[in-house]
Amino acid sequence: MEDWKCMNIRTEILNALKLKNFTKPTKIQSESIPPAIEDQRDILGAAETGSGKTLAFAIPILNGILNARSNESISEESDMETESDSELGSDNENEPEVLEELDENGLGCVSVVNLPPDGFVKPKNKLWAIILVPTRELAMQVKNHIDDVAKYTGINIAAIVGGLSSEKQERLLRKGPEIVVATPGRLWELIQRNEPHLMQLNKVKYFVIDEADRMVETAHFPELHLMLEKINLKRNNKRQNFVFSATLTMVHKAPYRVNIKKKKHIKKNLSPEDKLKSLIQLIGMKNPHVVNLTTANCVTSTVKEMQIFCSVKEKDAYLFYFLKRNPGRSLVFCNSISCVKRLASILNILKLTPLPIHSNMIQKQRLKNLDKFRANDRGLLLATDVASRGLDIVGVNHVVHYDVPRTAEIYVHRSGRTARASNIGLSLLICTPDKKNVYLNVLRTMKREKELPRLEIELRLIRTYHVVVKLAQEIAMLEEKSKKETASTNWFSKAAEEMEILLDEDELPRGMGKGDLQKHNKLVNSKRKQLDLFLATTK
Ligand SMILES: Nc1ncnc2c1ncn2[C@@H]1O[C@H](COP(=O)(O)OP(=O)(O)OP(=O)(O)O)[C@@H](O)[C@H]1O
Repeated sequence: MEDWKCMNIRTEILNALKLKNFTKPTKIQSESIPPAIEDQRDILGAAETGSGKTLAFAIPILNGILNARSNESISEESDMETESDSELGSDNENEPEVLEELDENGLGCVSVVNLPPDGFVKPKNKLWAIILVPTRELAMQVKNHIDDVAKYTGINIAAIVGGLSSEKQERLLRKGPEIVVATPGRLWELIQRNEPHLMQLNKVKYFVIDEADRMVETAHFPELHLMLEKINLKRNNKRQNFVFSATLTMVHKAPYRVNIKKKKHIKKNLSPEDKLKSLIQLIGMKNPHVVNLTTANCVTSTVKEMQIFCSVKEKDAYLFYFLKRNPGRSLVFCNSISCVKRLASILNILKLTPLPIHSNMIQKQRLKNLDKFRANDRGLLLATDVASRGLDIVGVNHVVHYDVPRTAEIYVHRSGRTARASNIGLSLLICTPDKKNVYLNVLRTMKREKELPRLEIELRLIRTYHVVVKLAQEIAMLEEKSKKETASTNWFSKAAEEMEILLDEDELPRGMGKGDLQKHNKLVNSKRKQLDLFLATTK
């Protein structure tokens, strides 16, 4: 623990680190934490995926809150008279002026003057830190990660994300958590509703943007922009800012769009320096300490990168081949929700029990599937890029880019879900002729001179895999058809029943009467039996 101790970290935090068996800081931590704690510098940090960036900003925040609390209690002891100012500071202009008077019976009676916005309730605690992240799952994970290190500090952390009940989240905020980890959309919604705890936004002492490049380049930007305006309004000058990402300094060859408040589009080819500068300006960072540990390779050195080049028709068979021949915990990325859904039904038929995750699923199901994936060392997660950033799942052995990622950043973040915290892992990209240009562009952005090595395939086996997968595709299509037919027949029969109309079989929609349906189901069953036989003999 010696390397931690010389960083002026409080014992409460050191004890939690020891419990986690984090005996020494990672490189990004040892280069960010000292200037953040000792000189209260803003930090602009870039380091590869899985390198421990979360604690690089969380430890200085927890440490700072603990130190400030100690100082407050010392000054409270020496001057009990100033006690009422200590929680929020005496300059809280949002606070209503409360006058206490005594009625003729000597009972206290309170009159409130100078009323603030509707429904103002005085916040319970000071809001010390806001941490913004791009996805809901990441917010939960960052909260849990900080909870572990805050175990002995008495500091409370809340995750505020979309997709879950906003009433429940307002209840969480009413408890006055010192640190709020949030996605921009839900946070902005609650700010607009004048949620009391969040009314202290412009007084936060710490502000973090994690996965910063993603946050400024996507749909999150309008809310982020508005929020930054609000935070910078009458800002607390002593605010310390942290901006972190694994791909902060990458440059796109293609122009990218930034959508701002008035729906103006700004097209820019930003150099790494420009990109950093614009972020620094937007957040109002002053003279940040820059820690850039990104490597020339962009992807962690312990990731083995491979590729398969095949036709669009062959993709599913190669994916199935890879998953069968390489047992372990695998994460497969697609570019669209429809692709995740289609693959999920095929891989289900092939008995691989995939767990889908995409933004059209209800949040609770998304979190449930992530938990199941975490708990199973042979788990298979099928995801869109909602899962490509920041998710820290121990023991992901393989990442498969079923679709070629649209940018190098996405490639780096997806690949970073494996080989975390110095472990090893494999990243496999499946490329088809129509996507060759995108793939080459990804390599160019990463300044790679050579293509990724090809994965060796046992051609003797792949033929059987083609047959098996084709059968599964047919079953998936037949089942989809009968699902649709059943749904529309049920709807039609129910409507007829409600209107008390008696229907003949030939009056049912699209002509798939009971007889047709039975034939259809028989066909599905025989194909399933055939498949089961194949699966039993496929290695
Ligand atoms: N000092 C440490 N010693 C050992 N393990 C650590 C240490 N710090 C963090 N870790 C572990 O390393 C893993 C990766 O950490 P973290 O999620 O912060 O990475 P990251 O750099 O933010 O990754 P990404 O860019 O993908 O978001 C986590 O499982 C975390 O618990």
